[in-house]
Amino acid sequence: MIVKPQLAKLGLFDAKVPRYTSYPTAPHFNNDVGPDMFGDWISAIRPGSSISLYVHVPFCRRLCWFCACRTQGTQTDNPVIAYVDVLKAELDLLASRLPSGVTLSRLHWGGGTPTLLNPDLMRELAAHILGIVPLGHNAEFSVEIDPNEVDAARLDALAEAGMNRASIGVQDFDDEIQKTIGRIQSYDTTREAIDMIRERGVPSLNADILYGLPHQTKARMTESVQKLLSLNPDRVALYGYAHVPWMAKRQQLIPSDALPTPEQRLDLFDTARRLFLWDNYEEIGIDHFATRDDGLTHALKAGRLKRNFQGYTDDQAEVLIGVGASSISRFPQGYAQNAPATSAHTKAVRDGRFSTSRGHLFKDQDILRARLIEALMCDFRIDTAEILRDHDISAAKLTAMYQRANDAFDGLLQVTDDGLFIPPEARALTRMIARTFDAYDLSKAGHSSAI
Ligand SMILES: C=Cc1c2[nH]c(c1C)Cc1[nH]c(c(CCC(=O)O)c1C)Cc1[nH]c(c(C)c1CCC(=O)O)Cc1[nH]c(c(C)c1C=C)C2
Ligand SMILES: C[C@H]1O[C@@H](n2cnc3c(N)ncnc32)[C@H](O)[C@@H]1O
Ligand code: MET
Ligand code: SF4
Repeated sequence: MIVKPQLAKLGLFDAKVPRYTSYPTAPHFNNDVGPDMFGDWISAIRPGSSISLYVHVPFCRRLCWFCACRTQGTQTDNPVIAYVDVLKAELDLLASRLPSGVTLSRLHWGGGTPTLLNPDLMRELAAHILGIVPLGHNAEFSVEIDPNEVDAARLDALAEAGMNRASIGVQDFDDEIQKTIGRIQSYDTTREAIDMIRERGVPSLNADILYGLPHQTKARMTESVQKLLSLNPDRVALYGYAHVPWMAKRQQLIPSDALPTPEQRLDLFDTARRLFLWDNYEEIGIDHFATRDDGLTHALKAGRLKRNFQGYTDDQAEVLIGVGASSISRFPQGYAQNAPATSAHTKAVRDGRFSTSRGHLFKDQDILRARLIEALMCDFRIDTAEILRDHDISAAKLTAMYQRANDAFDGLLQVTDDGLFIPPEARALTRMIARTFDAYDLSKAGHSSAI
């Protein structure tokens, strides 16, 4: 049994570590990758293969204070209409380089708030995307939905366009917490949005909630999770609130003295986790829960669970293209990120260029280390046979890497002939353990709390 003093000694309550939605992580991207290289990577996609597409909509009607996403507030439709035009032009640029016969395994609209598009804009955007890359067999089309910023007409448009997974932002149901994080959203508003989504035959629903919010207590967490469970989501993302006011300026409105300590964050996570497990959800990686028949659960059991910029996924496509300001693409050759500012992104696309402003070209052991970290984040284990099959490394060198990780954690991990295993009681340390396989200097990246 591992107890808090031991976790404290191992540094869990002081550490700042990445969430490893990519490796190397975004703060390590550099200028090695630009629009020409991005275009070449698109051209190199295998004809007839299946890829994923992420569409970023960096606008919201309200700007929640806790939010660290790249988005800007707007009360009018003008910037949104202009932005959809830019997305269409960017998609045309893609079309000019994309090999023939490529289809989508996943289409995700995220943000920001994609549901602030009016129904006509939604239809226009969906038609434009699918005219260039159609959805493949069994494809998933998911959309991030703000329950406060959606209605019947917009949900009709999304359902008609083929949305088959909705992802709603909940964060927390407690009134005082909602006031402190600048996001008011009643239970009824959330429930009505979910009812409307389900009435339209959308088969799968994800909800995002947060632990580690100001004024959150175990009792309040319990109540929020129970309210969420009453809505029967198929999947839940239980993210740790990342308080990074130096990066996300609007978080300066959140009083840091109302934040739980790292020790309390661990308790809050554990409180929510127990409720999901009690209600028969499966635990997926470090921060997701899913019903027994959800795709993530099947992927976990089959060893096919993957990690990408949206968190966990069962998508097997090796290429993910991100369109829109700040979006990141992943290729077998490396990562490419679009210009973060909408203005710079718009200018590049209007000039007929991709806006790629930085990225990372895979070299040396990057792909090996990316897989070791992904395996830990998804499966809490590294399977030596799989690594030796897919990567150029000897069993001895790999075991030495495991051993170094185990030494750094007082022998809490299990190293066997089969691989490295993080036992259940040490799983709070997973991001820190993953970091021991990260070869980049993390000291200047400004990451959030390890728990
Ligand atoms: C959809 C919302 C979010 C996305 N990532 C985060 C949220 C809330 C959280 C997040 N991402 C980063 C940090 C800070 C460092 C850390 O704790 O690891 C936080 C709190 C790092 C980060 N992720 C992306 C980038 C470019 C960075 C570096 C910092 C920066 O430039 O802001 C990529 C990225 N993450 C998300 C999106 C939509 C995205 C790029 C399009 C989701
Ligand atoms: C897309 C999802 O990202 C999560 N999200 C937004 N901001 C933060 C933050 N600072 N820390 C953790 N998660 C965050 C929300 O849960 C949202 O629904
Ligand atoms: N903007 C939506 C919401 O807050 C989707 C999640 S946050 C990117 O509900
Ligand atoms: S949480 Fe959603 S609605 Fe709120 S600011 Fe962030 S992206 Fe916008």
